[in-house]
Amino acid sequence: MQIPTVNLSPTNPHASHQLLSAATTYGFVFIENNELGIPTADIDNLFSLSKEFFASPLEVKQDVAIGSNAAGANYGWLSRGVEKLDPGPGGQRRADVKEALNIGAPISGQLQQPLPTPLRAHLNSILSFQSRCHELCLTLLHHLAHALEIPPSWFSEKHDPALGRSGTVLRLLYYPALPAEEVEQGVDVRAGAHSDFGSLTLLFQRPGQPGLEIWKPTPHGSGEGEGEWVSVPVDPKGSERAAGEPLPILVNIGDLLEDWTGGLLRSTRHRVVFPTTSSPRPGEEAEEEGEGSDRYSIAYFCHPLDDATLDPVPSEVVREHAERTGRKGMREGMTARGHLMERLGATYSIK
Ligand SMILES: O=C(O)CCC(=O)C(=O)O
Ligand SMILES: [Fe+2]
Repeated sequence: MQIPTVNLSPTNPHASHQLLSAATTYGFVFIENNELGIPTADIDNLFSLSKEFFASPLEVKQDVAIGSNAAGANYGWLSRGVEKLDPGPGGQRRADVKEALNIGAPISGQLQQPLPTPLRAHLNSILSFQSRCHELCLTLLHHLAHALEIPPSWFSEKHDPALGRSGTVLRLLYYPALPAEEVEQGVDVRAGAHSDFGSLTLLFQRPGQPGLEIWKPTPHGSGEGEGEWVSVPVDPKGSERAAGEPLPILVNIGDLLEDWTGGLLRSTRHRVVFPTTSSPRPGEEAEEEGEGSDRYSIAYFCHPLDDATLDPVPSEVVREHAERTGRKGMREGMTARGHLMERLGATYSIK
């Protein structure tokens, strides 16, 4: 199984259909990081800020600790042990082995939360990163609408950050290396199996820091099937990538877009596991500074505006799919915020 890579540049006339096909088949797709994407220097810069933040003394992190999820606040630092992404019966026994910093979308150019000390001087880089990620998500939503034969701005206009609040979050993630004897294989996971809640997620990974796995999707209409976990490479091109050529950005469909399209687009379950060995594979460089097998990643979870109503998608493709599968559409009047609140409650241990 290979997750496809799509080039969104206008020179590719098939981009929209390739994207829709990947979204309906896998729910995951790599996007070439070209002029429509995010400059590599900006990605590298945010990863170094992330590293600096997670290496900060506890007080620095506690200063911006996530408050209360009950209040709907999803912003700030999550210490290790707070989140369990797969809490249900048969799910995780122990919490995710990770830390995270959630940065909400700005409103009228202002972040709605204090930044931790090491990031404060970099507000403009963070705002610019968020805005570039959002632009890319809007481009992806345009392509999906085009392929579904509905007005191109049908999804994107419900994601216009100028029009109000949304659940959109930029998340810096840190999965610390643990001594082998502290990791119980099959029990401890870096991030438990889950699907993302929103419309689209962009994921930035680092060379040499793998660990993401997806639950192999079975073809639409074929029933549940056996299924298995398959690992997702950081770089699908591997050693064929030319020096200096940017890594692609991994995009996945979230629950909201799956539900909105009556299950046509897939929100595929995924998880992050510990590497079984921390030694580099042949041809792979050893980690710098002996940091073992730490993993850093950055996710941009894109959501519609809180008040956006998730009206039936006026697409024949969606309608036919729903008819074939008998899957019910969204409850009438359901808003993006209502959809998110239904999903958020279960995954945090703090209420
Ligand atoms: O860190 C990763 O690679 C994935 C994280 C993830 O799936 C999530 O936070 O939703
Ligand atoms: Fe995820």
